[in-house]
Amino acid sequence: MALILPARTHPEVIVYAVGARNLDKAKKYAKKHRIEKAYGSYQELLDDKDVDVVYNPLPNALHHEWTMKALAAGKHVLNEKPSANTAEDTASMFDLAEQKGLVMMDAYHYRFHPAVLRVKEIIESKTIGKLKTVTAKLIVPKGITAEGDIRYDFALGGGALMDMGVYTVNCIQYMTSSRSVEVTDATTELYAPKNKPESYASNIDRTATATLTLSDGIKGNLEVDLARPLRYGLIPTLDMSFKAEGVLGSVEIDNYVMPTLYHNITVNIRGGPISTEKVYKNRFGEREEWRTTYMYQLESFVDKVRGREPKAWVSKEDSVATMKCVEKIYQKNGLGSRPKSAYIPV
Ligand SMILES: NC(=O)C1=CN([C@@H]2O[C@H](COP(=O)(O)OP(=O)(O)OC[C@H]3O[C@@H](n4cnc5c(N)ncnc54)[C@H](OP(=O)(O)O)[C@@H]3O)[C@@H](O)[C@H]2O)C=CC1
Ligand SMILES: O=C1OC[C@@H](O)[C@H](O)[C@H]1O
Repeated sequence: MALILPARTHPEVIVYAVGARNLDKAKKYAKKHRIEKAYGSYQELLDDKDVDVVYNPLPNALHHEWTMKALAAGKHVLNEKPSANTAEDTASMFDLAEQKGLVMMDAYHYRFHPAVLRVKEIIESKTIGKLKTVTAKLIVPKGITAEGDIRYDFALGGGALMDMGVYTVNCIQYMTSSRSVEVTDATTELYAPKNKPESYASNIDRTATATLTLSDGIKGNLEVDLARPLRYGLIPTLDMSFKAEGVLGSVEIDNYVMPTLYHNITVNIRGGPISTEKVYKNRFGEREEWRTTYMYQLESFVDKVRGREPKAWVSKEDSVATMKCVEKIYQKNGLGSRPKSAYIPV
């Protein structure tokens, strides 16, 4: 979803090879997606001189090791979110990319969609006045994240904040242009598997909330839930909204994460009319409702690799700031950061 389909619509990208820990699995995948090469280990893929760019969609705890190895092998890297388990690991990946003159970016795909860029433009235009409060949510119903999922595994870098929370933190920081964040308050509910042994003590957050103080005294609120129980045992909750409130009014987008599926941007100026808009236009001004966040993201990534100016970008500073905030929230709610990567570059 994040790479194969976008690559088919991009004239400069070929998905040429896939690596898995098991050759048969890699071969099956390659056949299904018409990929030329299949490798039975990630290292073999990195050893292939014809690979220019690596997409790293491994569990969070493995992002650091394999992105570092890919960079060391001279490949550009599109790294899945969250960057890594810690801010320190995140910074070291970007440092190596810089040293080697390679492009590296974390795949915060929502940042490339015109609707999200439009919300940022509205905030910066001061239409809603000086910012007071921003709120980002990412709540999905129970049943979407299966038991045994990597998201429920501490050793693999799991947790609601690591998985979905990074979108909320990143979005709050982006929309407020505020990388420095203090965490005023943080709460969590722990993941409880159905058939847990008596000795089971969960250290994985199923939910997370936090209140933040951003630059200029702006307040931030975030709420994430990997498995919100059905209301009345029947009604699923899905909330992927972002709202900014200023002294003059507010702007809200009801789906900042996957705006291609649906979205409405609502601007409400106190004492004035309420306006709504949908924004799908790409940078050439063409209306392409089907164009996904991942397509926009790949387009920018390729532009950067080719030395062209990308329409949007997620920088090292953005990624490090997001992970610093995530670690501060985990410190505040008592769960602690996920372990720093044990990988030591050779
Ligand atoms: N941008 C987006 O919209 C999305 C981003 N993500 C991100 O992508 C990453 C992967 O998530 P997701 O695709 O859901 O994960 P999956 O569990 O579906 O896939 C992870 C893959 O990692 C490989 N792997 C290597 N070591 C391990 C291990 N010890 N345990 C389990 N898998 C291992 C496996 O590949 P193999 O066996 O073939 O080697 C596996 O298929 C995460 O960082 C997540 O945050 C996830 C979903 C959406
Ligand atoms: O990145 C992601 O986006 C969609 C979510 O459902 C998923 O858990 C997450 O990994």
